[in-house]
Amino acid sequence: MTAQPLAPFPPHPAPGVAAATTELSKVYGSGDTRVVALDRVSIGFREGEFTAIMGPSGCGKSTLMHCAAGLDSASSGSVRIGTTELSTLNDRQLTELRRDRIGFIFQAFNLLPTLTALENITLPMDIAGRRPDQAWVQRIIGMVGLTDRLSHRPAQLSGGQQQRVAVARALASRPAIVFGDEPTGNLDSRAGAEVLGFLRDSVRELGQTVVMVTHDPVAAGYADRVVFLSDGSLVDEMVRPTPDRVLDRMKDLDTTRSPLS
Ligand SMILES: Nc1ncnc2c1ncn2[C@@H]1O[C@H](COP(=O)(O)OP(=O)(O)OP(=O)(O)O)[C@@H](O)[C@H]1O
Repeated sequence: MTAQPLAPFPPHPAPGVAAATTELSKVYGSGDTRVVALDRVSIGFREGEFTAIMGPSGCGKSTLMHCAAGLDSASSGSVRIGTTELSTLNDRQLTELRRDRIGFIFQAFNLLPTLTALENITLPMDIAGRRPDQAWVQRIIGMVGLTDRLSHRPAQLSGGQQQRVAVARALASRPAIVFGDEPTGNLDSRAGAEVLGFLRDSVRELGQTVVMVTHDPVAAGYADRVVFLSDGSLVDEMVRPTPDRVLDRMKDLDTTRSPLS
């Protein structure tokens, strides 16, 4: 077992850390319906690293991603993107931060059906009134193999190609961090492997920071590091994961969970 104890994350911005949570808790509901989805989670996502978040169903993976990406608010504790503390931002500033500094890839590709692949890729920058860096955008498009599909609309593309458009869209504005929520959940294994390969290339070749929630040990095997959640707490991490080792660790987590949780 190569899992290592988790180092406590420093309370102040650390160099080389793209995003971090400190003592992040998230509670939904109250009284009988109260659910502690996250319980004092402190974690840093280093720049240029590909991290997978895993754990049994309901353990808080999506909640962690949504809070870390500013899509949901913390009940207590803090979240930073770079040196920006999200709780200091008003709604407009938070929207701008998500648009300008974070890339998102969801299980459903979330492309606009009336726009071409190229228009979908540059849409966030168009909305922001930013001129795309053409050389960079072309490099991303070449990396994900979409050069001859740019004028196609989503309905004219396969699922794998649509997710490649979503990957290019997430990377095109050079965000500080890309968050993926089950990005291969709707793809067959070959298309999924391609998308995961592109995400890994974006980390290796472009220095991108990627954080991905997944149920799939094979997908997690593409990451540099896997962090494991159980019942809202961070319980372990694994560096240089392999699918077999991740699967073994997940079996442990599934069997050690309380039947009531
Ligand atoms: N909006 C909400 N209101 C109430 N409870 C919620 C809400 N969102 C999530 N929860 C609860 O918080 C806990 C964590 O949910 P979350 O979706 O983060 O888990 P997950 O690990 O991503 O699950 P899965 O792998 O099944 O997608 C669960 O018990 C869930 O029921």
